[in-house]
Amino acid sequence: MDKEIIKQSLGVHPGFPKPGITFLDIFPLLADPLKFEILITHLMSHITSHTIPQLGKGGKVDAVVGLDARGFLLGPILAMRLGAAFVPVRKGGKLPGQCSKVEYTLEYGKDIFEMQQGTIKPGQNVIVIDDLIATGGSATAAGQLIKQAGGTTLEYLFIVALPFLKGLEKLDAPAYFIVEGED
Ligand SMILES: O=P(O)(O)OC[C@H]1O[C@H](OP(=O)(O)OP(=O)(O)O)[C@H](O)[C@@H]1O
Ligand SMILES: Nc1ncnc2[nH]cnc12
Repeated sequence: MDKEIIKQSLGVHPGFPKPGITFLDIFPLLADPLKFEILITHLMSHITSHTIPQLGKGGKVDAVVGLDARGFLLGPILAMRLGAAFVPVRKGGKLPGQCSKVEYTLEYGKDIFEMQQGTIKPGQNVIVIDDLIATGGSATAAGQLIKQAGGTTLEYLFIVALPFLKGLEKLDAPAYFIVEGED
């Protein structure tokens, strides 16, 4: 039921931002407050019934890492509801202070991801959230930054996965996604 509502609310844009790419847009979903609540409740229900119990008694999520830019729309809400820190991973040159840096490739280009040093502490349990996984370049780069900081990625969460691009297979931790996009 949730999945159908979420899938039908995505915008579908063939040929954006380049010929050959069909862009899936989450903004129509976020424009409807009831659907946005269904989305957040769905993700929270997965985290509290599946992700956290795997940590055993007393286990908790210490930080939610959101990926630039659309992970920033979901991450802070999840972090607040979980009582965890929100940590942004941003495109290169946008974050002040000392940053760790990783270069990566994505479905339609190349980029740099950065994380502020000290935001993830050694031994912390982390979940990563983004709107979509395509080639997995972005999520893999975020996972590298978390590992460099000494954190443990418990799980990667997405609204949409494009399994035909095989990004899920590159990840160093389990992934959860709500709907699949087609080729
Ligand atoms: O699995 P991948 O191939 O890495 O692709 C997925 C990433 O691509 C999109 O962001 P994009 O880099 O276009 O940036 P934006 O959020 O700033 O538009 C999307 O929001 C993911 O972050
Ligand atoms: N097809 C797609 N739709 C939305 N965001 C994307 N990021 C990479 N590929 C994408």
